[in-house]
This record gives sequence, C-alpha cells and structure tokens, in this order.
Amino acid sequence: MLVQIDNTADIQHSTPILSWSDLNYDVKTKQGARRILHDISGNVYNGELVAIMGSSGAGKTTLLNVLAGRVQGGRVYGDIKFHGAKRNPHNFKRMLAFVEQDDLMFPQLTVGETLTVSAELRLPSSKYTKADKLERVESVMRQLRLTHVRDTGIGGHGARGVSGGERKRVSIGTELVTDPSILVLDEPTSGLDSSSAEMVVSLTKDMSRERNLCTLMTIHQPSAEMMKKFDKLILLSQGKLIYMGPMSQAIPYFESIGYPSTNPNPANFFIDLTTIDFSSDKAMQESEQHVQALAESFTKFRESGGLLPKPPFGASSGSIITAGLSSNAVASNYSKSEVNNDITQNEVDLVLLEPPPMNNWMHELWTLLKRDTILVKRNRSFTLGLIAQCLVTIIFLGFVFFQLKHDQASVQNRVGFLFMFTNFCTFPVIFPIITMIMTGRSILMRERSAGVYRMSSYFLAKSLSFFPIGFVPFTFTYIGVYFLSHLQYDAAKFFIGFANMYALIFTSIGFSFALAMFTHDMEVVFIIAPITISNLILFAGNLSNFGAVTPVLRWIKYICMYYYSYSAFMQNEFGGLKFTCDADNAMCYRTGEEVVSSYNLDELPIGLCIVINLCLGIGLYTLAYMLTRWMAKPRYIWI
Ligand SMILES: Nc1ncnc2c1ncn2[C@@H]1O[C@H](COP(=O)(O)OP(=O)(O)OP(=O)(O)O)[C@@H](O)[C@H]1O
Repeated sequence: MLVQIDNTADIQHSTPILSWSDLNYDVKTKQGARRILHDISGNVYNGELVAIMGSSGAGKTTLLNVLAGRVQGGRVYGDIKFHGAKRNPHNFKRMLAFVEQDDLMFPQLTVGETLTVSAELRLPSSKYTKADKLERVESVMRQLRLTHVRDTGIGGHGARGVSGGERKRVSIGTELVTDPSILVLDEPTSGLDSSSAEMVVSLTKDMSRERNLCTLMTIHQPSAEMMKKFDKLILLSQGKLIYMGPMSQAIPYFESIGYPSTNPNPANFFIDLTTIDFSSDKAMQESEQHVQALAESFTKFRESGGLLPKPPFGASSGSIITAGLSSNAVASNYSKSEVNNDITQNEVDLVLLEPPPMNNWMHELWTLLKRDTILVKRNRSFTLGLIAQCLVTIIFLGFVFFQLKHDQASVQNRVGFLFMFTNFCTFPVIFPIITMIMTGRSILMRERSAGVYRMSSYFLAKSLSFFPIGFVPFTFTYIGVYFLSHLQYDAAKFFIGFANMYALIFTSIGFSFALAMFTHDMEVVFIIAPITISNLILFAGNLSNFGAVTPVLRWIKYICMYYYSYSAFMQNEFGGLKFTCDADNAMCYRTGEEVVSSYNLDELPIGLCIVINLCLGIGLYTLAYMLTRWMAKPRYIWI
C-alpha cells in the first residue's frame, strides 16, 4: 500500500527562529563521561511543525531539553541561536512554551479556571484588560475544542475529570494563552488513544499555522495520517542525527542512499531503520555500525550540498511524496532541497526580541491567592479531616477535663489539658499543609521555569491561603474547650489565650513550610517531621523539667514553639487561681503561680512568650522562603 505524506504548508523560510550547530551533550556516569548527543545541527522556522523521532533512548527528549534550555547536569557544547542571536535565558524562557510529558495541573481546578489562571499570570495586565484575557481564554478553548468541558474538573489522583486527550489539550492551552514564539512538546501523544493523539497533533498543527508558531515535538510511532501533518523531521538514533529536513523528503532521501521504504507507515520505516537490536552482542554491534553508517551518510549528504530527489508535481516543501516510491523513480529528479538550505542559512543580524512584561507583584499575589484558596477549599479530605479533628478535640478535651474545679486533682488536669491543647493546635495543621505544599511542588517548578511569577508572590499567597484553615477551625475549638473545661472566665485571659493559640498556629504553618521545602522527597519529610515534632514537644516544659534537663541541651527550649506557647497558656490559666488542700496531702499547691513555678514555666512573661513565638514563626517563614527559592531555582545549563 502506498501512503502519501502530504505537506501542503507554505512556510516562509527566512530567518530560522531557532538554529543550532554542533551540539554535543555529555553526562557523567560511573563508567566515565558518556556522550548523549553527537554533533547535531539544524534549524527550525516560524509556522513549522517539527517531529523529533527515534527509537527509545535515541536522545529525543535530551535534544528537546537542550534546545529548550532545560537540561540539568552534564555539559553541553555547541551553539544555539534564537532569531540568529545568542539566547538571553530570561527572555527566551518567556517566549518558549514547554508542554511536559506529565500534565502538571491542579486536579481540583476546572478547565476554565486552569486556563484563566494561566492567562491572568502570564499575560501582563499593563497590556491586556481582564476582558482581553478572558477573550484569549475563550479563543484557546475554542481552538483546542475544550469549550464543552469548561466547567469540568481536571481530575487525576483518583478524582474524576476530563479525558486524557482533553487534559493534554488543556496542558497545551495553559502555555498557549500567551503568544509564545516556540512551542515545545515532550511526547504529547503518549498514553492517548489514536484518535485523541491525532486530534492533539492536528490542533497543534492548526495553531502553528494560525499563529505562525514554531512547534517541536518528540513523538513515538505516529500513524501514517499523523505523519502527514509534520513539516519537518529530525530523526535520531543513539544521539546521532540520521536525518533532518522536510518530512516530505525523508523517504526519497533514504531511497537515495539505498534504503527504499518497505513499510506503509513511514514512522515505522524510520524506526525500523534506526533501532538498535539488543538481542545479542553481535546483533547490537551490527546495528550500531548500521546507525553509524546512516549518520555518516547524512553528514556527507549535507557536506556535499544536500541533493535530494526533486519532489514530484514541482512542489517544494509542500510537495506530495509517495512513501513507497522507488529510488529510481525519483533518482533523475534531484535538486537542492530545503534540507541544505536549512543548514546553510546565514545567521541574520541580532534581533532583539522583547518578552511580554511581567505582571505587577500585587496582581500576581492576588491571582495566586485566589487559586490557592480554591485549592484549599476543594481539598475536601483536608477540610473534612480538619473539622473532624477539631470536633474530636472539643469532645475529648472538653469532656475529659469537664468543668475543672479548684482542688489538687484539678491542678494535674489543668496541666494535662493545656499541654494536650498546645499539641492539638499544631498536629492537624502541620501534616496536611506539608502534603499540600509538596504535591504542588512540581507545578511550582514548571511555572518557575517558565518565569510565570515571582517567588515572593507565590510564597506569600501560599502562606496566606493556609491561615483560614489554621485559624478558623481552632477558633471554634478554643471556644468549645474553654467553656466545657471551664477555664478561668475572664475576658482578658480568654483573649490572651486566643492570641497565644494564633501565634502557635502561625508558627506551625511556617514550620510546615520549612519542612516541606527541606527536601524533594515526601517520604523523607514524613520521617523527619514526626521525629522533629516529638523531640520539640519534649522541651515544652511538661514532659521534662528544665531544671533537670541535661544542661548542654537546655538551649533547645529557646527555639521550641511549644515551650513559649505552653508557658503562656500555663501562666494565663494558673495566674490568680487558688486551690484547696486536703488535710492529709503534704504536697499541696495553694496558688496557680506555685504550679507554674514548679514547672519552671514562669521564666518569661506571657506577652514576651507570644512575641517570641511570632518572631520564631517569622524566622521559620524566612527560612522556608529561602529554601523555596533555592529548591525552585531552575538549574539549567545554557549555551
Ligand atoms: N543525565 C543522564 N545521565 C545518564 N544517561 C542519560 C542522562 N540523560 C539521558 N541519558 C541517556 O541518554 C539516552 C537518551 O535519553 P533520552 O531520554 O533523550 O531518550 P529518548 O529518545 O527521549 O527515549 P524515550 O523515547 O525512551 O523517552 C538514554 O540512553 C538515556 O539513558
């Protein structure tokens, strides 16, 4: 069966938008340096849809990452030019849209919300009004056939949501709400059924044409139909360039070097031709030699001027090429092709391209705060879990320590009650917040790499979004246990207790943030967190008496939020209380002050304890901010 690869595009080949020459990429391995990319040169133009193909391990993703300026580690050699000029990382990353293989989006948001937030963050308010941004979102939704799922959740992690193909299109849409110059997609069709995959490629092609956008994508075994959509092919094997040029001329090129197509699907033919056979050492050696010969043929072909079979019907890159055409049929019809033009294009003068200006800080903060608040609100398991924990706390603490009296037993009960309440104010906050921060970190990395917002606005918005979930449920918890346990009914003491609790929750959120940013590994954090917390609780002043603690470790209480908070709760509640003594009880506390003093918790006045706790919190937020900046800093290698 004959299959036609039809490229009817009329691409204006002027200045390549991206050109690269002699790209080599080395990584360090245990066996020494390993070259992943070998002398790759080429260029791409506005309006082109480019497929990067090759078998598994050929180096497709690596090449894509090197071109997109997203490679981490290793050494990159060679030259990459954007519009003929050296790339400015800051500008380039804002003019390049990178759609990663994993669709990193918040499952709790709807399609419409995801695209709107992206438009709000990426389109500068100085140039676009709110109406313009919404219009842009509508237009992207129309172009990507997403209008019907506007109010459907993205889903994922067990939650129902849009289909895989729709999710991929949303992922592309979040990048296309701006006007990038280059769209890069890493395996956008993987995991999709054939019709969804074809739709993604088709729509991408339409967008490239409509917007004069250069689109590069790595793709695994596209169908023959899909192959027709691509303008250009970059074929790799073992990190070597086997072919780069118009898709329409790939088959004639291989025929011209003695490899006529034997497969109705050109993609299968290209992969079969370049796959390394690992079935035996001999087979591997032979196929490696074969790949080396193919790479050398292409180098010679380029060096000799890149003569290709002239496309039939007198067309150029937009010609119709028959995949199974014999080489004899076209051999007499050679001309200089675009393959050669592509690689010998002279660099043009420096073109200064200005990326869109950034949004102002307040706008970023407000948009991120709205998004984070929605995320927190829609995290139902977290909200319900928090409410349940607060109810359980009210019931247990309130009824175990119900209506405390003024005898000696009530001294112990008050001490225990305040200690437990201090702990209860932190546990329900710390662990869920760590989880929420860590699960959103890959999206933070993606948005940071694209320079979508400043770290300070992200950090403040994230922190503020946690305050209501920390403060509101505990406000009710405090009121509940206060009256059930009958702490001292005194307005000043009531509000001082509130202030102390809020300071502790504030510090706990900072503590959670710092822990969540400590490492990328969630499992490590969930080992460190309980150990740290339980050891800090040791220094609260209830389980150990500071007077008897090993002197060299006593300083720990000064960095312990539980110590300040417990000390303030104890002084606040016990201050002014009088207790009755039984005649037969030799150990008897007559005043609350005696109790506090016996626990060594009267070292600092209440006000100072609250202020120090707040300062500790500010210190933890500062540490968390620095860790966030450090963690989220893209460490890409630029050439
Ligand atoms: N940092 C690295 N350290 C060691 N080896 C690496 C590194 N990056 C890539 N490689 C190796 O380079 C080769 C090319 O990897 P790459 O991910 O680019 O291939 P690919 O063509 O995208 O493969 P696939 O289609 O399977 O995703 C692979 O053999 C891979 O193991």
